[in-house]
Amino acid sequence: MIINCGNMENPTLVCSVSIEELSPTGNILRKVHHRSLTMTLGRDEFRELQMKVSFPKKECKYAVKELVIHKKFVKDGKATIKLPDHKIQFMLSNCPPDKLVLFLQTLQTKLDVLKQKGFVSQRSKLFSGKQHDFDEISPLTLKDLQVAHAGKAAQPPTLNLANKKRPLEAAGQVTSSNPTEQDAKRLKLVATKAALLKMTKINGISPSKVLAKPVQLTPEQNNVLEAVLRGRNIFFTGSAGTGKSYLLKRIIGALPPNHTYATASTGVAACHIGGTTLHSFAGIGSGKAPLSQCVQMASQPRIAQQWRSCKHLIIDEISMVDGDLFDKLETVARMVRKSDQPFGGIQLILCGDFLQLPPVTKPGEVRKFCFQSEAWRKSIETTMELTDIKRQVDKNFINILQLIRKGLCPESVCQALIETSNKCIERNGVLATKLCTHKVDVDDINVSRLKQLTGDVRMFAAVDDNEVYKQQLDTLCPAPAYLELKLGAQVILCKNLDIQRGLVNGARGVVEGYDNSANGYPVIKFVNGVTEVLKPVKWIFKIGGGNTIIRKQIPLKLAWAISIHKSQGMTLDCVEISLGKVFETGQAYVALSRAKSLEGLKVVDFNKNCVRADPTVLNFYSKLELRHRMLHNGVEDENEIFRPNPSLLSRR
Ligand SMILES: Nc1ncnc2c1ncn2[C@@H]1O[C@H](COP(=O)(O)OP(=O)(O)OP(=O)(O)O)[C@@H](O)[C@H]1O
Ligand SMILES: [Mg+2]
Repeated sequence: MIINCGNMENPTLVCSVSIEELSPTGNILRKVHHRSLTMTLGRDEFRELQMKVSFPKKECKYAVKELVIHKKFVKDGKATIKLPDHKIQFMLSNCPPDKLVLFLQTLQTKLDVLKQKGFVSQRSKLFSGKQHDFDEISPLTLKDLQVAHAGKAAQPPTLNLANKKRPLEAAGQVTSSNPTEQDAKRLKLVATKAALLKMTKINGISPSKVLAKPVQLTPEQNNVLEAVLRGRNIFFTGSAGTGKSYLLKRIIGALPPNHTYATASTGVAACHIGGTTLHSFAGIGSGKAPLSQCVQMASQPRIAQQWRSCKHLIIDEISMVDGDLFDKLETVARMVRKSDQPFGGIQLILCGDFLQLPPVTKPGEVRKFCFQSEAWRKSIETTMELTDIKRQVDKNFINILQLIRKGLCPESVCQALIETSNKCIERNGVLATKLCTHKVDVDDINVSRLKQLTGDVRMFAAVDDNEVYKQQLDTLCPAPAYLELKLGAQVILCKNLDIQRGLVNGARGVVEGYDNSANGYPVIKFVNGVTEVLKPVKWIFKIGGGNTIIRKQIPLKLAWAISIHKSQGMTLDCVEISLGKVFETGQAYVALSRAKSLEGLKVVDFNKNCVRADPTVLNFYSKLELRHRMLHNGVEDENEIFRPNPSLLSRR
């Protein structure tokens, strides 16, 4: 079984590398930085592991027999590989994080497997008469993991102690100075990996998850990932819950972090993909100022540097980006980057569903969707659609949502939703979250319900790493700067903590008590019956150019009510929806499609007039559908709608 992730399985890295030559005592003798080098794993003529480094004019191959990997910052695309035999270390940066994880995983595991088999002796090599050779290494297999695991399990824990000279190198990974501890940690890691792979019988796995949890992209999602990696300017769409944001996270993991900016039209959506808001990236304020002023704002050194270093711009929830703003961004990009190409040559990766929330407009303002802009026409080469819904499984509920999405509400659908109003969807003391159309209603409900509870308030203050970015953190981070709780408070988890145990973003619970620690952290009972003490966790937001801002807070929010706008992108366990004051097209669809099932949904004042889809958007989608049918004419398994525009392709 091959572990792959689209075309990510090839363990070749292209990234920045600082090469350090070391003295026998480990001091750095010489250091050379290369902005872009290719590192390839392979085997020599004796089937032994080699790492090839390709420079512009030459190649160097290193036999790998001993290895030290520092991978603390692997998620940021950084790691160090030390080859003690060769007295050299490679400090990698700006690597696509998922590729880097896979590369390191392959390197370590293949070496472990090789150690099991034993190396060919120098003498045999000398007399073999074989020609020098280098074959690219085969992708990591389940068998490799099992063999590596078995080898570790068979090793006596004191093995590395024998190597007194270099215990860290012998242990293969450096995290602690105690070799026995390292062995134990590594064994646990490999055992978990092997067990996970066995358990899930996966044949597609996200590389980063090799170290954590198994992930599999659907064929449609893989097609999109591949189009992105081919450098296409792409818009991918699909109904709520088709895994658009989920896929975006994989896309982010496959691109070089220093040149990739992950943004979304709103702070909540940006948080789902660990990015920043489009406005904050662009640096043109609200974008309402005249173009010349916007260009001036974006030309400030810090902002201009972001625009210049950006090679891949990701925008989630594109439906809420105003068409005029998109046009302005396109011009700003060209001016700041001093390039005539659309968006100054930046690859665009846009994602969203135009049948969900539209751009915010003032009364009387003409609404212009992004797809109506000139910038869209000249930059988007490929449109793809995801159709496999992952949030809901019940076919009946999926059909209802599909009709609502298109603004249709036949009698049967109306009836099914009205019937939900009599339900009591309280489970395990957890009440349904109320989704409201207006923010004032949300605040009123949460404040008054908290007040109604007897008992003391406990306040938990967030710790932000940078006061200057406090406001940005308030926008981006779902956890509040100050979290006030009381016994019995209804809360919602706002971070994935443990997917296997159902502790996921959107999981609903109730405060049951506080633990005995000095901080008295809250004990939460969740809908699924799990009870957990919740301690502060970190949110790390990439604000571009490899920079991050961090908030540490307990991952909870009050959850008697949240606004529909804030709920966009969420998956919720049990929801109560009030649609009486719906004011936007797509708003009812967004609210209803947050629910995982009809059983977990209660609509209190359903009226078919609240179900509305924008005719311009419907027209846009029907044209896409027509185009798709014409292009593929019965070819299934193909989710690309537009063929790329050849004039755009030629520029890459
Ligand atoms: N390939 C997959 N394997 C397993 N789960 C998936 C996969 N793709 C998506 N999911 C799950 O499906 C749910 C919906 O995904 P996601 O939020 O990315 O959808 P979306 O298309 O962005 O929805 P929305 O339009 O509402 O923002 C999430 O719980 C996500 O973890
Ligand atoms: Mg989403």
